[in-house]
Amino acid sequence: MIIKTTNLCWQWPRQTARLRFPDISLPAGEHLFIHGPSGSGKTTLLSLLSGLNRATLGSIRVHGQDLARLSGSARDRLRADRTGVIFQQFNLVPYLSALDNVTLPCRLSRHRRQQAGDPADAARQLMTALGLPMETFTRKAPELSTGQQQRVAAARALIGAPPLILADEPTSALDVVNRDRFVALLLEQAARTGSSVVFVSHDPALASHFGNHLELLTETETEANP
Ligand SMILES: Nc1ncnc2c1ncn2[C@@H]1O[C@H](COP(=O)(O)OP(=O)(O)OP(=O)(O)O)[C@@H](O)[C@H]1O
Repeated sequence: MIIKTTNLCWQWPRQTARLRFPDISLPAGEHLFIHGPSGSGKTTLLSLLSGLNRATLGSIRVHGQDLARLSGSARDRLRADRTGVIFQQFNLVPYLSALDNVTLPCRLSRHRRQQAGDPADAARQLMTALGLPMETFTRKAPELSTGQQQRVAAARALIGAPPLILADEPTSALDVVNRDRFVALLLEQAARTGSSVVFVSHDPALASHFGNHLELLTETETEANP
């Protein structure tokens, strides 16, 4: 299993309500679609799976590692080496070119660099496969369209073939055609490297692309149905 969680809970500081998450068992190479209304805890769950936050209660194993037993820096290392993250707002570095944004994980992780071979070549291949025109490679991130920034963010997550990709609503700014095309391209590239994709969205129309589904309830509903 690439992800195994049991009785996972999270409580934000100074909040009384506790988010409880359904158990996840995701075999390596399979994909998971997480959906639920605004505030149901989708982004919070991704922060636990990526190791950014440590669960308040419950057990969480990612890449075969018990995240509760790892220090913050060990979780950071595990994420840098083995997990690609696509953020809702993309989080591209504005003063770097598109290409340098894509190769960034290879500078932060020796493991990703080794997996990528030549990072610049790997970046160009991924960017081309994701439909980015060559003239965009040298442009700074703010000089790209939203759809292009999203593809750069996807290429950055995919470089060095991490076994797990976590994507937080990366299609929310796109029209329906581009949204479906992006999901198809992302899954196609993930299939080439055998990576699992965990994809968060409030849009159930995307569910059919994914083999596994997890529905989060609103906070109140979650509290009412332990
Ligand atoms: N930094 C924070 N401090 C305190 N509470 C937070 C924080 N971030 C999120 N929350 C609360 O945790 C709950 C879950 O938020 P989260 O962002 O995970 O939901 P979501 O399902 O991703 O929502 P959306 O679809 O709107 O992005 C919400 O009630 C939110 O107000």
